[in-house]
Amino acid sequence: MGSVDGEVDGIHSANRRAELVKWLNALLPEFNLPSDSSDEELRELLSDGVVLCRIANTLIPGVLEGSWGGYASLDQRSGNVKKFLSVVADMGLPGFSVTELNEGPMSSVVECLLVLRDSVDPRLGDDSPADVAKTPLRKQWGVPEMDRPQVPGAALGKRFPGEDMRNGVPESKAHKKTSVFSGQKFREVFQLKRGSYSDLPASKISEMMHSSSLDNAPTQSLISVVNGILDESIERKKGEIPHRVVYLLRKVVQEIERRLCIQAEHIRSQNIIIKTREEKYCSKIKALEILVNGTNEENKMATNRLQILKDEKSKIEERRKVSEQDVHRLMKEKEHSENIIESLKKDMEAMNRMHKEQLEQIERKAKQMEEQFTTKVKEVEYLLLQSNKKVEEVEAASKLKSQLWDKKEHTFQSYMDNQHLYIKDIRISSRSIKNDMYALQMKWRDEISNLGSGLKCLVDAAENYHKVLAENQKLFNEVQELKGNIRVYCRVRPFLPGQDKKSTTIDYMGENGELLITNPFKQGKDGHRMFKFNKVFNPFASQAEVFSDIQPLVRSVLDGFNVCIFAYGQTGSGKTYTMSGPSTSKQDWGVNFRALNDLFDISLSRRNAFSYEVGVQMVEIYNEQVRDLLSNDIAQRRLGIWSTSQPNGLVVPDASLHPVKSTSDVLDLMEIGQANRAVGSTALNERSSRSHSILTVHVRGLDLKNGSTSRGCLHLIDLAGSERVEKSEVTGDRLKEAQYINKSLSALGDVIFALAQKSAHVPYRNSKLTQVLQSSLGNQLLHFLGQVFTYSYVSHHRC
Ligand SMILES: Nc1ncnc2c1ncn2[C@@H]1O[C@H](COP(=O)(O)OP(=O)(O)OP(=O)(O)O)[C@@H](O)[C@H]1O
Repeated sequence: MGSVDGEVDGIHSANRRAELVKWLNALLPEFNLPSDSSDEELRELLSDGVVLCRIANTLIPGVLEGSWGGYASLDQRSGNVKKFLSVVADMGLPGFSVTELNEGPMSSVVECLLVLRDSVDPRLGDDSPADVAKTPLRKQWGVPEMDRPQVPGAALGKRFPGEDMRNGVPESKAHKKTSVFSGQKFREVFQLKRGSYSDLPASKISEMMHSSSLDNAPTQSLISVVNGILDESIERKKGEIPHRVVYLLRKVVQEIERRLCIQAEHIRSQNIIIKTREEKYCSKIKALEILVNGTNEENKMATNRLQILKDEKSKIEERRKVSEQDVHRLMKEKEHSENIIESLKKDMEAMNRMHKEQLEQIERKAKQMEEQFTTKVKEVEYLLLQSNKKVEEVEAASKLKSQLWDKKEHTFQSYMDNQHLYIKDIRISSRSIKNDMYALQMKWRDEISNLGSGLKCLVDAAENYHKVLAENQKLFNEVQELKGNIRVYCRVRPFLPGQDKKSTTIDYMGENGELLITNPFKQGKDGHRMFKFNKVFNPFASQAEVFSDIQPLVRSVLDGFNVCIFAYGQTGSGKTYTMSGPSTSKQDWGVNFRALNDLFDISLSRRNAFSYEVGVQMVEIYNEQVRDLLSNDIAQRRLGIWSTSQPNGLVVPDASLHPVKSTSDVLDLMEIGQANRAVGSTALNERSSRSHSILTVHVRGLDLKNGSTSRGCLHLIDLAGSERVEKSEVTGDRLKEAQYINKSLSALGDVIFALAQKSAHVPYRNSKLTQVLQSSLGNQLLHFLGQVFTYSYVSHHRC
């Protein structure tokens, strides 16, 4: 609104300015102002006040006296302007300030000049109703009306001082018509050129008094007449003023009073108008205030709405940003998808091309195939023809062949006839053969009867053989028992590579089992010790030699005897070497495998007379705990050994019993057991030399002749290595270990004996084995250093 108002104001002020310029050009054509002159151009023209003074003087000639043209100083310039303003002020017209003219808005200057124009000549103004209202103003100031704008030279003549002071006096129509003429006449009538009023002739005074121009005379002229008369009466002092002058005076005073009354009336009416206008303005102000209040509320509402709109705008902005981001993202996606579409199009094109090429190829192939097909059809047709021909040929040939077959049938028939004849001949000859066979059968029968009598003799001899065999067995076992049920052998281990051969403690090895040991740490008699064994094997004795002495005992097992063979000795003395052997190759086999092998060999040789079932168990005793070494169970259950009253007679009832048919079966079982132990026990290597291992072979024999059964057990034991237990030399853990081994050894004696006794309960102490061991070896042996020994113990006991 403000801008629109401003624009309207601007247009209005421009119009007003143009109006003024037009008027000024008419009034002062020598300046020839451009019709679209700006405020500044006007300011430049009017600021020195000269033009303003000329305007005033042109409109009201003689109103401004003195010099105001040409070059003017600053003071003169402002003086000129002030002069003009005083004229305007005298006319009761709105003015302007000097500052406004110099640097302020020119609108007030423009308005002032236009009002002045309108006041002087309303016909030059706008056609607005305001011009009509301004007409009285012109008259009010006594400015004569003109048919056209006043120009220099068209002056109304010299004015009397104060002639313009007819403010507020409304002019009648008669006055209006005769204003210029009457004024001139009035001046002529009232102008007192010489002398005094007293000197005026009576005719002149009556002319003045009766003159209707008295009404038209300016008030200033009337007052000057009054003043003149009064001055004259004062000058005359006692002199009397003639009556006619007094009448004139009265008449003039009456006229002045009348005018004052009219003016007072006019002022009153003006006041009333002003008051009514003031009331109007007050009511308008109130209405405006109400409007302002309403506007304030509306403003508040509008502010709220504006705030809401701002919020919505910010939201919309955010949404716009989001949507812009979406658009951006979508654009990217679009680009991406366009790229994909592009690549797909390319692929499609490539595929189309490929497809076309393939299609072309296929079409080409199809054509080729069609061609081939047509050629093949032709070929087939040709072949059909050929085959038809061949069929015909074949038919012809088959006819020929059937003829041939007929011929052949004929010949075959003749052949068959011949064969029949041959068969007849054969039948005759077979009958003769049958007769021969019968004669032979008779001959064989005689021979077989002769053989039966011979066989009977043989059976009798075989029965005698069984008896002899049993007798042999009995005698053999008796021999074994005579040799001693318990035998102790000593095997001297050769020096190992790197050992000092001179440091031997063996002094003497007798052929009958004597062994003389030297103790280098003891002197005299105590330094030598003699032992007696069943036999002493020298360091060069082979595995086979060692076994040869034990071999007969194995045979006893098959005859139902219990045999126990074990090796006892210091760690590293060669127990395992003797019992198992350094390797599993046959020549290295120790007592164990040789005994088993022998057992199976003998059972095989006796297979006609006896049937043997062989089963093996293998346990390990370590730290007084028994484990099954042939168990398939990886967990390696601990077994109880002390319960010896089991019905099956097994000392270690929980140990698995494996039926075997050969030594390799046992080797396989041991291998599997070893593998299982390797999985189940991490301390295997550590405990191998600290544990006792017992391989028990159970043999059940069935006499095929009389059905009698026998049971025998072979215990093959590799004991834990013994240690010296001399306290002075062995201390700490090693002493404890050595003591444990010796203790467990004596306990083991009972176990072994129990094993040998099969199921007999043997008291822990004072067992026969312990006694034998102690009597033949003595604890003293354990005290010797250096040379190591293996003692083999063999028990032989009949079930
Ligand atoms: N008669 C022998 N001929 C050759 N070497 C032997 C003989 N006896 C034992 N050895 C060797 O002596 C070493 C120890 O033997 P072996 O392991 O059999 O002793 P051990 O008494 O079983 O020991 P441990 O109590 O620690 O089990 C082995 O290297 C073995 O090959």
